[in-house]
Amino acid sequence: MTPAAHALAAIEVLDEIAARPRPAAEALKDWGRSHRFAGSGDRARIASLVYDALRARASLAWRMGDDSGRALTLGALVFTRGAAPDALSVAFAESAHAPAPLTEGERSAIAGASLDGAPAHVRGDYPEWLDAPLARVFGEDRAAEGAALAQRAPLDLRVNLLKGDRAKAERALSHLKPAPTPLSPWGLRVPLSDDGRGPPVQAEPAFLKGLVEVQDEGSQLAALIAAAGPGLQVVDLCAGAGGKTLALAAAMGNRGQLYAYDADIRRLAPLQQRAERAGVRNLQTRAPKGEADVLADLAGRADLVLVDAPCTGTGTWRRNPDAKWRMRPAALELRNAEQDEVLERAAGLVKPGGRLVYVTCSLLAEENEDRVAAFRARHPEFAPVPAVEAAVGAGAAPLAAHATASGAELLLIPRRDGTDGFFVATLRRA
Ligand SMILES: C[S@@+](CC[C@H](N)C(=O)[O-])C[C@H]1O[C@@H](n2cnc3c(N)ncnc32)[C@H](O)[C@@H]1O
Repeated sequence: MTPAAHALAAIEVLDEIAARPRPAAEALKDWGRSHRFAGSGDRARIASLVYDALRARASLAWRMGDDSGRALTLGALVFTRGAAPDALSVAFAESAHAPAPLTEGERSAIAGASLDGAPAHVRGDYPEWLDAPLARVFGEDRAAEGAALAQRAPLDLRVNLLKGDRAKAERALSHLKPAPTPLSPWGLRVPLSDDGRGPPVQAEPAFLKGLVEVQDEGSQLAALIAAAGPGLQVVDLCAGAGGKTLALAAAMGNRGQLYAYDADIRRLAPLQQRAERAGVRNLQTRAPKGEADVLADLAGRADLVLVDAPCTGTGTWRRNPDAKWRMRPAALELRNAEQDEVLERAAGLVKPGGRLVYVTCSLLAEENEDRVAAFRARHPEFAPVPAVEAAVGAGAAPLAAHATASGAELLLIPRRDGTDGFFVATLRRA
């Protein structure tokens, strides 16, 4: 397929999502099924263009004066990728399967495009109803923070210390030109292609042998700050597929006991195989079993309970750009209830003197500081560990610079830190 044919396909997929709202990944899969001639490389290029358009949907629609799939695709090609309108028209005219060349109206929209006077939610590419929650956290910077969340996400790897060090992984992957991540001592960042696609790292021997895992630098730092050390009893209460579980395991050096639990047994399914690949030998997974409390034996015994809470994922919009447009206020309320519930469960597992580390990949205070404050009101036996102390305790003193204004928690912000957005609060039980 030609680049022009990729553009035509992106237009079709974007129009399809607008007509029948659903996750972009599903719409892309359906497109692939009904266009069998498209190879995996073509599908990846189409997906990359669709995601570029979705990340900046509001600002592209504003600049183009139109929110159709065609306008968004042209906008992404011109404003995100730097294509010249003339060159696009030529390429479209030369290809059999291509969008129509640019109209005069489109050319003049592009020539006169400006975000001057656009409201913050358009400049920041987020849903209008989130303007107040984001203003609460970022004030006048909310549009700039939103715009940073509308950039492409990098491809980060975490080096698994159970299998080697960062230098070894860098050598093994030298053909991909990885560079150490700025903040995480475990991280390598792999450059993307010009159109935003990453190399297939999951097919690399270094990945297959467990030397590296794919994990955003922010997620690595959230696990790092939890300071799971050798010999501890650690519970990862919302383990999911185990992204942070594996990082905790590496920090423990296979000494002590790590328990991974998730309310959804299906999410835990990949963990066993991932742990084997990573050489983890001190992990027990506990899945729900009907009414039974499968964590009852751990009550009051854990040195550390990590709560990587279910959240709206506003910090990961760079990776899930369509999720931000599908997010509704009711989802925030539901997540808040789940966060309170899982914190309650965690409280009962922490031993006196032990720590509860609460993490979200959200930037919203409703899911972050508010949940911690509500928890502390219910549980005065838990006291906050200041971010400086938590960072030093984790051997990551420079992270103290990322403390929130109160100094009580850490907040990683894509615009400043280049990571996904993450919030980390550490609480110690008296
Ligand atoms: C942010 S995700 C976890 C991601 C995972 N820790 C990682 O690093 O890859 C949150 C998880 O919490 C789980 N969850 C939701 N409610 C829960 C509850 N009450 N108890 C335990 N897990 C819960 C969800 O199934 C989901 O897998």
